[in-house]
Amino acid sequence: RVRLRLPSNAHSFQFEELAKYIDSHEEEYVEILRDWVAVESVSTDVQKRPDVERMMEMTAEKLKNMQGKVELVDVGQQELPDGTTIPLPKVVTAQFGSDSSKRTVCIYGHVDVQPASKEDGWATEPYNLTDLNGNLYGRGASDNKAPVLAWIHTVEAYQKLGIELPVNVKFIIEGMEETGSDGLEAMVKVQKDSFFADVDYIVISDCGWLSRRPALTYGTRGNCYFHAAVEGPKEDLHSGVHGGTVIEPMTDLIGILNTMISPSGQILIPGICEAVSPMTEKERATYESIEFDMEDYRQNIGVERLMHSNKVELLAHRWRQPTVSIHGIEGAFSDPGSKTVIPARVIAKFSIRQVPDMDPKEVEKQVKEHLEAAFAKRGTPNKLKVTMVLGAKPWLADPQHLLYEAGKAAVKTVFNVEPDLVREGGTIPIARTFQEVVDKPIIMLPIGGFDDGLHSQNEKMSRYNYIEGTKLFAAYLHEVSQMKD
Ligand SMILES: C[C@H](N)C(=O)N[C@@H](Cc1c[nH]cn1)C(=O)O
Ligand SMILES: [Zn+2]
Ligand SMILES: [Zn+2]
Repeated sequence: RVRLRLPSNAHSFQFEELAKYIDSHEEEYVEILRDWVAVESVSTDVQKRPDVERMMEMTAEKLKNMQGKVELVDVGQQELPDGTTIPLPKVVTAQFGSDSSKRTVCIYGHVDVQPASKEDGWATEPYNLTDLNGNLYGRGASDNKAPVLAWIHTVEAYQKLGIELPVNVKFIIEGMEETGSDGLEAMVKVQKDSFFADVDYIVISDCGWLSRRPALTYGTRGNCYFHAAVEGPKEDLHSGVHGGTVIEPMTDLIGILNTMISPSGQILIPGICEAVSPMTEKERATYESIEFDMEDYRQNIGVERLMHSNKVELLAHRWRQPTVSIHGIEGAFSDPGSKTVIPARVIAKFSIRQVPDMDPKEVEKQVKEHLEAAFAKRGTPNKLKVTMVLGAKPWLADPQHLLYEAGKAAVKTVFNVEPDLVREGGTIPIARTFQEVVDKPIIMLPIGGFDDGLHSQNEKMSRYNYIEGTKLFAAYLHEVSQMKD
């Protein structure tokens, strides 16, 4: 692989030295990623909360060792389904430089992860970073530990080389992103006129490229996450002894879930699709111009056929259409082998990705009304309770903003190509809050590969993306300092 392509103005911002420094510290960067991946900082599992806390402390420690002005901010309590509360993981903030003649860039990231276990089908131990053929496999490697480290290493490289940071850099790193950033929205509101007062731009690197070409991201989908509980008999029943005497909660639940979406992926809940903003001709033209190999994508995710055979339709459905996903059923028998039980209480977990102009409050109402009506039609004596546990809005930026021009220049410097301008199908719950509360321009500058397997088995970060991504960030800080607005 070609590591170092010097930009025309390399010497004006000492890119060469920074790139060399980053290259020569690759093994050190891999080792710290190994230490971070080893922490099972699963935010969706309250049993793992001590690990998330430890992860926040390790993050703060790393930033303190670099002489940052670091705080571990208490963001309150989390209410659990049984009504009890536990402390939310602290949020780490840090500041490097406070020169009022410079711009201030705030980097957001998260160090919590999705659950993972070898039994899910991982080829390696998920919390033991495994270095194979240039890829670093481990839960959280790409989402979002390596990108957070890449930003930290960027600041460190400037410091160690004695090169003045071209902008002031702030960090805001959380440990609850994967459950919807609990506590962070309130903290951002509280710190709007303190921590965020001098922030000019927000940069988020918590997504991936669309293909092998680097990308800049200008939109994310939001997410409304639901629990639908159906309750019947007081305890689980023997299906031979009692089958035929009771209306089973699981049958009711599957029945109503099946009314939400057609086999071809069309959402059947009235009002949802009607709210979606129509695609403009300009958008269509942008999607048409994106280089995207559908066959490569199909093979990578291992399906026989994609939902659409047309590139524009496929990208549009992934980025700017809502989708329903059913994630699991609590209380259902899911172990290997066969068990002949009628579960007494089952809770479906499903989510609906949000796009402009959907409104989570409306979606909550539409989903509840639809499921309750479908349930009523069944004439069942069982009880249904639908709860929306997260309502994260989508985020959309103006890709014409100078931040994106700076991104293009930095990508050109490091990779010598033009980046794709893309949207992200996933959700970064705090992005919209930053937009509305902090009210400063945001860019998403991903370094993850298109095939990193986020939330999946065998998640990885390639050494190439980790190291070149660090150089990209180093170049980006310079480009932001040079923007003429
Ligand atoms: C894109 C980001 N790296 C991510 O994975 N975000 C999660 C956040 C979320 C949404 N609902 C609950 N958590 C995601 O998109 O699933
Ligand atoms: Zn993430
Ligand atoms: Zn994630």
